[in-house]
Amino acid sequence: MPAIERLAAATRSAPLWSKDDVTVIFVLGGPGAGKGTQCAKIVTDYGFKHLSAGDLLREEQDRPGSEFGEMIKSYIKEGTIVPLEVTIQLLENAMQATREKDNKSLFLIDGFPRKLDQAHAFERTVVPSKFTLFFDCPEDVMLERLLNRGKTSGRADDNIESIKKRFRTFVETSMPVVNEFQTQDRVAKVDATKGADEVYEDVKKTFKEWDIKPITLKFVQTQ
Ligand SMILES: Nc1ncnc2c1ncn2[C@@H]1O[C@H](COP(=O)(O)OP(=O)(O)OP(=O)(O)O)[C@@H](O)[C@H]1O
Ligand SMILES: O=c1ccn([C@@H]2O[C@H](COP(=O)(O)O)[C@@H](O)[C@H]2O)c(=O)[nH]1
Ligand SMILES: [Mg+2]
Repeated sequence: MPAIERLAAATRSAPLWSKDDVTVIFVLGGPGAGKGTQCAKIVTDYGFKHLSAGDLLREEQDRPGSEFGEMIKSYIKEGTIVPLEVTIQLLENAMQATREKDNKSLFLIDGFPRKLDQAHAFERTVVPSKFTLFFDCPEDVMLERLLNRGKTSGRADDNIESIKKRFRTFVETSMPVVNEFQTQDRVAKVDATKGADEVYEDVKKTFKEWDIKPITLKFVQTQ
């Protein structure tokens, strides 16, 4: 992932895609709020491509020869935000690849933007988002979920020390993003404390309000 690609992108005078061509929904919420769980459900019913910024960073971290691997590892363990150039380039590359391979134009971008500079840079150089789906969940509930997930996830940040740091980053750095989008009436807040299926019912209501329609399966009779 040459840094030169991002330098070129940063000087774009307009986003790569318009909102008419590409629909992006940002999915935010504290660590363990259930973003990935809900995105998996949305993909099935609405045909979005799910891109998790955290997953893309972990892949890049583990990619042999990555010049960013050690840096990403340290940011993730400390629960801090990797410099925007790296994350946005990974997202843009994944979106380009999806459009070329599957001809898809609907993207759920999970766990991003986590910082105001990322939000501004992505919307200026890649594509403005349609809205942000925000999963609202108190820390005690998220803590229990993450410690439980940590028994099997193998994630280097599902331990109490990293979790506390991630909570702090969320409050201090990521909530300002939600608050800024809120002032632009571009946030749909969903209560994430209920069971996963109940939360999803609220997600479906929200999608209806934002005029996002489920995919319809066509059954072709063969006889
Ligand atoms: N509504 C829910 N009720 C109970 N458990 C849930 C719910 N949603 C998700 N979980 C569980 O909580 C854990 C965290 O969920 P998930 O991975 O979806 O969260 P996340 O927001 O993507 O977290 P992270 O920010 O760390 O990526 C998982 O073990 C998941 O199975
Ligand atoms: O835009 C982003 C998104 C994520 N990170 C780092 O990754 C970890 C894990 O993210 P999850 O969404 O929980 O999988 C996060 O704590 C950050 O350290 C990032 O830097 N930038
Ligand atoms: Mg997740």
